[in-house]
Amino acid sequence: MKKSPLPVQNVQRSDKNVAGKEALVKLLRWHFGHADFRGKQLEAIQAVVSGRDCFCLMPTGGGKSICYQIPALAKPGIVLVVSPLIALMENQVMALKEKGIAAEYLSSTQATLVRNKIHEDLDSGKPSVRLLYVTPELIATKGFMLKLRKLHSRGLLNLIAIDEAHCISSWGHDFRLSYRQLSTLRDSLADVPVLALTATAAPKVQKDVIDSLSLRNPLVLKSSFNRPNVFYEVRYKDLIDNAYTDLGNLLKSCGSICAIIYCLERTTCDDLSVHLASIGISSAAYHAGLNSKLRSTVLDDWLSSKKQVFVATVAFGMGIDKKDVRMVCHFNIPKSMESFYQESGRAGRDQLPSRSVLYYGVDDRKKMEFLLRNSENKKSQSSKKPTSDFEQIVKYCEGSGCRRKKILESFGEEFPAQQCKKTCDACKHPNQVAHSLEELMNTASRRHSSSRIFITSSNKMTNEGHYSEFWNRNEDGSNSDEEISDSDDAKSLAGPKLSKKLGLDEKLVLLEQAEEKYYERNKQVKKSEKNAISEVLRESSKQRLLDELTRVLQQLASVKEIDSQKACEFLENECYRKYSKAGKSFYYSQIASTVRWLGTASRDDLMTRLSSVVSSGGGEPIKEPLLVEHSENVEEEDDGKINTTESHDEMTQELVVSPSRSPIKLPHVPSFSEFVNRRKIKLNTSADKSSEGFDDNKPAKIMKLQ
Ligand SMILES: Nc1ncnc2c1ncn2[C@@H]1O[C@H](COP(=O)(O)OP(=O)(O)OP(=O)(O)O)[C@@H](O)[C@H]1O
Ligand SMILES: [Mg+2]
Repeated sequence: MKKSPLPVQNVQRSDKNVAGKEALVKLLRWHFGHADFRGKQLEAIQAVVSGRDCFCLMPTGGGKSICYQIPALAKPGIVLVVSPLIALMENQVMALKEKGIAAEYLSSTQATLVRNKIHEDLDSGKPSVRLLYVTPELIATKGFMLKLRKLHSRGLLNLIAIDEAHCISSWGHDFRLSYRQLSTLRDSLADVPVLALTATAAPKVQKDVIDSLSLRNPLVLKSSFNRPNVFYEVRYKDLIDNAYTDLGNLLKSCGSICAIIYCLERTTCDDLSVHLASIGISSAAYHAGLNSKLRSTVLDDWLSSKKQVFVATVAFGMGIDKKDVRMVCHFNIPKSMESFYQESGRAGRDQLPSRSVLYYGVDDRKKMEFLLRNSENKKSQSSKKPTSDFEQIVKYCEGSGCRRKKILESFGEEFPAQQCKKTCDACKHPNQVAHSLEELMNTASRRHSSSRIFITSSNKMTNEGHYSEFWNRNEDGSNSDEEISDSDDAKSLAGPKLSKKLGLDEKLVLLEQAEEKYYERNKQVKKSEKNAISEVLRESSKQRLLDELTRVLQQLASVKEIDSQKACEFLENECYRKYSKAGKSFYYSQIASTVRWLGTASRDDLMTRLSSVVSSGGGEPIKEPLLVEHSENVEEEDDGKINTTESHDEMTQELVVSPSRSPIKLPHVPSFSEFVNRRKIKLNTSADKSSEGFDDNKPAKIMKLQ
């Protein structure tokens, strides 16, 4: 419902001091319906209303907008708000108009008629607009700067508010080159107070913002970044059968809540949204690949709660004020702790209990590392900022301690874990989280044995430039042939396909494809490695043999005669000794044949072959075990695949020891003393024979042959 504005003039007349708390609270209550100011809002408002610059650091959803919206109502003139996103401007202007506050935005997406109307109003003797939202790009234009100067000279410029001010800093997570242009504002409009607002807490970003905007003796206000109403949790994709199903179930278990799901890629947004819709969750994808009309319909549907779940790329959401978001889910790992904090902070802006869920997967991590490394190289920065920032979020996922503590400490805020009060999974279910991490470590090291699993190894990779053939590539293709010689996709990357004309998304897609191909090629290179017989395989083979042997021994009522554990180790070891070099397929076939042999063997067969492991109380042991030979005529096909179908049968036939077949006996291995004595006897004999006219060299030869 629209509300008539509280006449500013009246407020000013009744309150001599416009920066007085009472007058400001009155405005807050009248226009926004809030009982009182929150956190540092009042201090920030009082500073700028009295003409002082202010740097305001407040958490996401902390209420930064009020800090420039109330001054627009408390003093005559216009508050100029610089905002990085059109969607954000639209959202705020719409909300303000709903409250009866004269707000407008200027952007290239508006119809000329609308824009002209706003300009006319600005040029008029008494502009009605109180809050004017603009993009940094517009500020950079000469025409608009001239207009601002004119407004200023007429005493109509009340305040310049730079929202999402961290975008000015290359240290920030959303650096925007156009924000750099804002440094000219101070020169052109020297005495207009400037209010910089951000939720980005990194100290270097703060300093950068203050310096770049040339803030004069600013009042620096910092609030705690703790969001006590948000429960933090990490789910491990590598331990989940299907992350789509898991997320679907999670959302369903929460009822019809409003949620944002962030994905790294547009295709994931589309796929995930389709999946959620297919299980009855009302959802919509939102990304730059959609046309602007569709995007704004999707956004409207979500803002008006027609759609429940919003599946978006990370480009969405900066400053979007939807109060009742109950869950923010990162379906892929974010690029830094800062990004994660900002994005997850979109949950629970109404201060009610909400949830942040991060799906962590080792593959996702590798992909992000690759993208960040690539962006580092493109920027030709000597610093390793993106990857070092990324390590913080990796630690958040891979560490077992309090998640809240990790978030806050990454912003330089001390936070004892006891204060978390079980509002993160690590504090609420420490054993479960520790167990998951252990499992993740095992699973990941099995799956990614050749790559990095945890942070330490990740650093190693960075240092060794293990995958540098992608990351060191320049986008203009200036790399030498040597660097890219062995890769077709690398050539395409270095060539015209990755030209400067391509958009970032296209480049990322190309780079991702190249990476996939790289792994594919790596797979082939490591084929021999992959064909190696792992300990896990050996253990499972032993178990297979043990199961079969136990069954057979029970059938033959010979359980006590054979130590089945040792017997299986013996049989497995036989297979391994013979085929460890030939590879997994051969070994596996041999195990399978041995299992089959066990199934058909008679008691005598078993006692014969397993004589070395027959229990002492068993039947008559035969000292010399059978040597079962297997012809190694397994063929390799043209494509390198091993043709084992035929060989299986052959092996089976050979390994099933038929009673008619005469066993080949192993030669008796003499003991050391037996060997020395025999040698002495033979030497004596040959000496005798030599004296009878034999060749001198022959005894030595005979010895060797023994
Ligand atoms: N004093 C207050 N009392 C109660 N609610 C408030 C108060 N100030 C702001 N809010 C509410 O808090 C929510 C978040 O406000 P706002 O959008 O200004 O946050 P923000 O700090 O700009 O967040 P972001 O970093 O995401 O842009 C809004 O719904 C707003 O109405
Ligand atoms: Mg905001």
